[in-house]
Amino acid sequence: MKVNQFSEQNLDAAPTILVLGYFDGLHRGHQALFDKARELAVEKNASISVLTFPESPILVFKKFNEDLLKHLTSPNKRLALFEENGVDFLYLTDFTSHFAKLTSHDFVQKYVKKLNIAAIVVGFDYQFGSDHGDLTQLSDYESYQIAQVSDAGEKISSTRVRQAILDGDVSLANHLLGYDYEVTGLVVHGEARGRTIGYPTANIESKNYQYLPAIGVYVVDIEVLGTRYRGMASIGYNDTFGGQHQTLEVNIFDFRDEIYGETATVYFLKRIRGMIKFDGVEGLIAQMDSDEKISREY
Ligand SMILES: Cc1cc2nc3c(=O)[nH]c(=O)nc-3n(C[C@H](O)[C@H](O)[C@H](O)COP(=O)(O)O)c2cc1C
Ligand SMILES: Nc1ncnc2c1ncn2[C@@H]1O[C@H](COP(=O)(O)OP(=O)(O)O)[C@@H](O)[C@H]1O
Repeated sequence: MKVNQFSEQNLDAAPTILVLGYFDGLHRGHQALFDKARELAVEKNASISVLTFPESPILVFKKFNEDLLKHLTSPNKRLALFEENGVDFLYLTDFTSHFAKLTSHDFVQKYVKKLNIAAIVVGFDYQFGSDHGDLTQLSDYESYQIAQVSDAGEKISSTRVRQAILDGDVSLANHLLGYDYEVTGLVVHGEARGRTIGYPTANIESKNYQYLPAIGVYVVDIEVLGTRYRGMASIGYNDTFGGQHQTLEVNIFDFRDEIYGETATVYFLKRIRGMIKFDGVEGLIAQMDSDEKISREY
């Protein structure tokens, strides 16, 4: 997959299927668009292109808060998902006030027409430009609007996935995504207490503006130094020890190494329980023994 800013000198000249949208998380609803794009690409012997934005268009419309910078994926995972879904050319353009003011006609002239379009694929709720044009704006092109994908009678959406994660229901999030929700970060120093209670934990700090699941304990896999291990994670304030900062920490099974400064990816598989404030360290250790058993058996 080639990744480029959308500008005339960067555009591939061969026939292409253009897929339009923001695609936070590339969940199963989004994947349906790419299923159609791949089918068309074979039929028409065309490549697949996506025109999308690095950040959420909502940033341009709403008063700022940090959550508006958050994504369901790290930037690398986002690229990997586009690639897995068959995208050959990813074109990025910043969603700005100027971009938001383009009419559907302007958008077609300045973007769509610059590509050698074999067909266009959009989602059921896609709207073009400031005049909210619909697919009829693309009547010069063969275009497809993909119906919404539902699960348990409800639309699959990035908002629904986000809510499942914030509720700690990572099983539901994974089911809607079609892959395991993951958070990538650096292994940093904590209080160096873990090793003294027999459960060293790699403290993971994400730099990627990702959503963390609700406070609690989870069965996870963790990828570090090129290998994927089973483990158990805690997200919370280490209440038993009066912690002041929220941390994401993983005890990695059958592992013994110093990994500070390494980049690690945590895959959330299942929620085990909420955080408990124990009266002493013995209670915490007994609870972690039980968490370990559950996590190994999962
Ligand atoms: C699987 C797991 C479950 C945990 N559960 C709790 C808990 O219920 N209550 C709590 O106060 N801390 C809990 N912790 C966090 C520990 O207090 C923390 O890992 C320990 O204090 C080590 O901290 P450190 O990495 O800063 O040295 C848990 C950690 C793990 C890995
Ligand atoms: N099985 C393991 N799981 C997690 N970290 C481990 C493991 N074995 C060794 N380590 C190392 O020990 C560190 C965690 O030890 P800990 O005493 O909890 O210190 P800290 O508070 O700095 O996280 C990890 O960052 C990692 O470098």
